[in-house]
Amino acid sequence: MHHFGNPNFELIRHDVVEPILLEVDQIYHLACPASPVHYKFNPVKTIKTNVVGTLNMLGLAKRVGARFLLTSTSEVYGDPLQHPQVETYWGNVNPIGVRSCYDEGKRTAETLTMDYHRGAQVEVRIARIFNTYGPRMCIDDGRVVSNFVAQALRKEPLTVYGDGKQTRSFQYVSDLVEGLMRLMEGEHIGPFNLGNPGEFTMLELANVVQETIDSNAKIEFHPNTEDDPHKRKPDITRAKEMLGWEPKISLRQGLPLMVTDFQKRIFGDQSVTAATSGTGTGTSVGST
Ligand SMILES: O=C(O)[C@H]1O[C@H](OP(=O)(O)OP(=O)(O)OC[C@H]2O[C@@H](n3ccc(=O)[nH]c3=O)[C@H](O)[C@@H]2O)[C@H](O)[C@@H](O)[C@@H]1O
Repeated sequence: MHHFGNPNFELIRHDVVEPILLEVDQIYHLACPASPVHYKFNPVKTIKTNVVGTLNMLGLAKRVGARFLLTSTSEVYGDPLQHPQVETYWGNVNPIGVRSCYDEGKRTAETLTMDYHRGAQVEVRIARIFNTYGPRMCIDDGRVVSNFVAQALRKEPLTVYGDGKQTRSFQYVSDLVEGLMRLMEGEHIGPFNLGNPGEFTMLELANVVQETIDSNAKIEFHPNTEDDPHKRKPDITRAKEMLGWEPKISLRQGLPLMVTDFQKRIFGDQSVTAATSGTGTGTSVGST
């Protein structure tokens, strides 16, 4: 939105499943719902976006000689049997499960990217993004960090799925953006894991949200979803060595920045900032 006044900025609303002709130098191919709730809602469309959409964007890159960056995912490792996950690990993905539309879709997107590189000399880059959060996320995105933050602010119980012992490693959005730009501008194809190795169980995450927003927030256990990966943590040695990149913002530093943004959007500008002061009381978070 803040770019709308910039005469050098143009927004084109387009479905990547349909071909498009553009003059571009670089393509950051980010298109695809990333929240499990959203990508499972219309799984065939998710596959089409990852396969046909990626084909179309690679075709465009080939025609105009653009450099192409694929935003792949930690989900290519499935429910990993190696921990932490190194880029050389081929993964443990259920090909017929409810998450396959995304996991296998992104794996095929990686395959297409490498085939266009080998077969048509397209300059390509592949990032495998691990769980990312931050301001401007959809409040109803459905992923765990945005769910917990919105729930704590609204004085609703935090919904922990399963026993809450499964782990994820959470990356603040600006670290990811820096990593993607370094990858695009650098010389290496990848794939590169881009994530923060700080690993938390979902119960630990719930505790950090309680500390940050409301120490009295309740936790409510819900059945877990099918094929939910048990643990996930990136090995980022390759990105450190080849891109000179590593995340700078810890969960405890990044979460309050997201809380401020969510507070404004949920309650309006007059909301009091107790939630971001780290007091853990959350008592003055008001609703309009
Ligand atoms: O955030 C991301 O970047 C990633 O999100 C999803 O992967 P997932 O790790 O399953 O993301 P969440 O839906 O946030 O789930 C994380 C964990 O929290 C749990 N969860 C989720 C939501 C909730 O309200 N409560 C809860 O305990 C889930 O069961 C899961 O174990 C996508 O599949 C990835 O491609 C994407 O990169």
